[in-house]
Amino acid sequence: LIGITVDKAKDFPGWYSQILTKGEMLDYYDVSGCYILRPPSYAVWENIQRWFDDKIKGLGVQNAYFPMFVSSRVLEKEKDHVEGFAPEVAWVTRAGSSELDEPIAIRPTSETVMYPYYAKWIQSYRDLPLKLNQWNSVVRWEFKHPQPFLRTREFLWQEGHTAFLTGEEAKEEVLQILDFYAGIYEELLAVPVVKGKKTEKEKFAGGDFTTTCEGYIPQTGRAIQGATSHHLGQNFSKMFNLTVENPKGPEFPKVYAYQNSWGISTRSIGVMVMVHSDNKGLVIPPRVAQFQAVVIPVGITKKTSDEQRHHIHESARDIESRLKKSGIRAFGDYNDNYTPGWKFSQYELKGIPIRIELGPKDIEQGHVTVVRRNDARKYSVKVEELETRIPEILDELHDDLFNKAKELYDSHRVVINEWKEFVPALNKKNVIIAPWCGVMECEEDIKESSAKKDDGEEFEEDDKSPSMGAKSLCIPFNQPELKDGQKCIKCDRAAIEYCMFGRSY
Ligand SMILES: O=C1CCCN[C@@H]1CCCn1cnc2ccccc2c1=O
Repeated sequence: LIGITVDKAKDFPGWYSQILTKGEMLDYYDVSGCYILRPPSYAVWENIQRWFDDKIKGLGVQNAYFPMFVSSRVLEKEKDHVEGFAPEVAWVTRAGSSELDEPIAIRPTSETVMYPYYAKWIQSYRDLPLKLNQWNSVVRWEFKHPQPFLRTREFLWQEGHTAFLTGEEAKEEVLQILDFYAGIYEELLAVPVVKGKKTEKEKFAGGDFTTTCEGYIPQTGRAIQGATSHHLGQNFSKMFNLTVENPKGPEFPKVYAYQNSWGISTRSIGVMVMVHSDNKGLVIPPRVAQFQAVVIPVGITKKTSDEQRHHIHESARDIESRLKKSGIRAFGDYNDNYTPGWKFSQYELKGIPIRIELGPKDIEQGHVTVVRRNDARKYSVKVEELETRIPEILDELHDDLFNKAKELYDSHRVVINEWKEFVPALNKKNVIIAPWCGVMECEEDIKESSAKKDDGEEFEEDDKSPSMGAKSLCIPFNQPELKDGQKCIKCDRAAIEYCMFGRSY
């Protein structure tokens, strides 16, 4: 494993690919668009799962597992939202050498798998609310350029599907789940997100409204959708006849259940890597890192006597076991065939949050030297204070990673009220908060009119580079003050609210 040979600022896709493979997070697979998640990235997913699973169980959500296969009859049950997605659906058409009578789809999402059974299981309003979640993988046969974690043909996610007697209860849960998603990004991955509502154009067509967490990749100035929590209203319950008798009495009409669905995927790992990692390799936020600390003996040279070397190793192993006993995910590297310097660059490549150096002088003075992966800041920690100081140092590291990313996002999220400033701001890697009229045609006009360089020249579209037009990302819950008579950024209509626009993944 030698170092990174591509500069993040010069060749971002090349850099991204190299740090994932050399950091042993992922490997490429012989089916295009599919990747192998190696232990360091799977451990990140497990840490995200553990935290989120605990949160949703606190809301009374139960995990279940439904089949990955969907019959075409069932999948096409609700034309409206599937039609847009139909090209992405993967189908099983034969087993061995015999054709199947009916092709069977591999789930791209599980609404049509689950809801016929929701209708079957829910008879009385006492069966509501029903709240199930699946931790599974889905397949979407995308033709756009695949990207590890960000756009893959199979990905791991969770999909929550809940049904309520009233719209109020459902809408409350939509926002609670969105807060948990923001918690995953900000508290676990140290990635700042903007919460908001999708426009009618960008929302999930099968639902009433979609709420979203929008991330930002500083290197490319592009936004990225981090997770979505949809309120489906009664659209699906009407389609699947999911009704209960009215609790007010038999003389009242039956009630169609109010539903939500919500999901976050392994795309979140890609966002974490893109935001924090650097030209020395991965930088993994401590709360999700497979290993949080590596103990490395130093100061052992040819001249070091055997008993001195043994003493240093024993002290290091003691440090390692004390850390593990106090719940720190630590390991030691005692292989004397490699120099400390070689080990330092190895573990920088793998993004281990802190390294703990231990040499003869440190042992004499009863302390260890701690070095942070993100900025090489050094701490000297007394051995007897290890159990309290190491968690503090890791928390401080998380906060510094978050604050740095937040400062970058905040300084590249600009409020623009004049169209002439829009494209120049976009070309300076900003996302834009602008007053807008809420009209879909205007939204499309903004997208087309912003796929330009400052001099108005079009960008050459090639299949590798994602689109250069600014899409609407969300209507931020946190709205700037709309002035009286404020006009839409693009057309002459009155603005109804501020909307966040940007180039995106
Ligand atoms: O986002 C989520 C969160 C988790 C549960 N599902 C919702 C909505 C999924 C929208 N969607 C997305 N891609 C698709 C691809 C093929 C067929 C159908 C679909 C499809 O319905």
